[in-house]
Amino acid sequence: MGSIDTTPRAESGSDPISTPNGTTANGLPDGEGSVHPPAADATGASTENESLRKRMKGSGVLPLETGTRVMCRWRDGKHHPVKVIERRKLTRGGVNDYEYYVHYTEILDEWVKLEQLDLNSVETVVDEKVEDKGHEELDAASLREHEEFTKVKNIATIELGRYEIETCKCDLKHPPGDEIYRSGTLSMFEVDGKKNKVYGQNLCYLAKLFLDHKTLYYDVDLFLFYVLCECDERGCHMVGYFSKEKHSEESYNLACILTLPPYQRKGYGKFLIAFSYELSKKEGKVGTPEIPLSDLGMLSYRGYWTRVLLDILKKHKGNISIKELSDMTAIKAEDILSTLQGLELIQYRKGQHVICADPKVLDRHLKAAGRGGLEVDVCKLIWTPYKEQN
Ligand SMILES: CC(=O)SCCNC(=O)CCNC(=O)[C@H](O)C(C)(C)COP(=O)(O)OP(=O)(O)OC[C@H]1O[C@@H](n2cnc3c(N)ncnc32)[C@H](O)[C@@H]1OP(=O)(O)O
Repeated sequence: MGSIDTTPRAESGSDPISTPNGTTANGLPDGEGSVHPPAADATGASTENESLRKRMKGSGVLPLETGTRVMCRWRDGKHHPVKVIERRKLTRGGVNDYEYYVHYTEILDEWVKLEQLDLNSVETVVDEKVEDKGHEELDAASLREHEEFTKVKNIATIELGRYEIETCKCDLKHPPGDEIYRSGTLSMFEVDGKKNKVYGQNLCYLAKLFLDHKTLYYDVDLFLFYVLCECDERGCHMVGYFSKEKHSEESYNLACILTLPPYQRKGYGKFLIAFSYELSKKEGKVGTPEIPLSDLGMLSYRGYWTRVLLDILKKHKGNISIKELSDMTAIKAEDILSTLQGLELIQYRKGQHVICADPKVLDRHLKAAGRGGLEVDVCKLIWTPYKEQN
């Protein structure tokens, strides 16, 4: 695959304007605030800007107006053409000390310090024109209003454990709910979608990014979210979650499950599934995951059902019915039947299903089903089923 050139290109209209009388648009004589920005490195530009700032204060150029076009030093150390979208005053600054929210052509918009801006390149012609052709259907007033609300990205990054992801940020130390399980560095929080609507919706959006076949629910009031976290001195960092309807007609005990990609294949999916069945046991109900399952979801569930059922069959002496297995595990009878049928452990004799559990065959299947992963220590689960809270 060829490499992609992501270096932003200068727009034709972004060169500094030179006026006929030999001064640049920033009011400095041509040559002093020269037409083309000096190819200064990061440090050089900063020192130069500092002295320029001092010289230009009197000329009224600072603070820069919104709409001003100027060259801005990005984190690659290069200068790129930007337009000032917004400015905000520095709390401890002087009268003209602002930082600026700038719009790049090919990079994400961001707040920048004055030192990053090359004041030699300032165009003071403030662009009031409506430029966005995609919004032609909007009238100028509503477009201005739309731009006003959407122009500044208020959240720059989100931090999940060791990962920092641009565009959003969460400063909560833990999910906004009750910690219902803690074992070592792992904690599980129960978040009520009704009490924490935005948080619940954001979890759904996050899961949707990794799931094609699920419908996105906006009405999160009806759901509880079980958020699994790895905890350290800096807080509890989500590794995955599952959602669950507060009341399910279809006896679903899990609506949607997600392990965040950096944490997948570490056993958290198995843990979340096991946890959902422990909740069902506490409720005294059988449960099943909402269908359809994704391929990875099906793999994880098949593995869980196989291990749980075959472990019981291995230890159990005498006959056991599917109903008994269901009562012991909270796994719905249909799922037990399909799992055992898939493993060819069910025979139909004299009008009824019979489980044929040869120990050697069970061992072979158990081996193939893989590791059990992280165990849910039920003694550490402190939880009251939802209905009992009303
Ligand atoms: C009801 C529903 O919500 S269905 C939708 C399920 N969710 C999704 O598909 C969202 C995207 N996927 C995910 O979030 C995850 O892959 C999950 C939740 C399905 C599984 O989470 P994980 O934390 O990776 O599961 P875990 O580490 O416990 O592994 C479960 C088992 O599934 C299988 N598995 C999981 N991922 C893979 C993979 N990429 N390739 C092959 N097998 C896999 C393996 O058998 C694995 O066990 P093993 O590691 O011992 O071999």
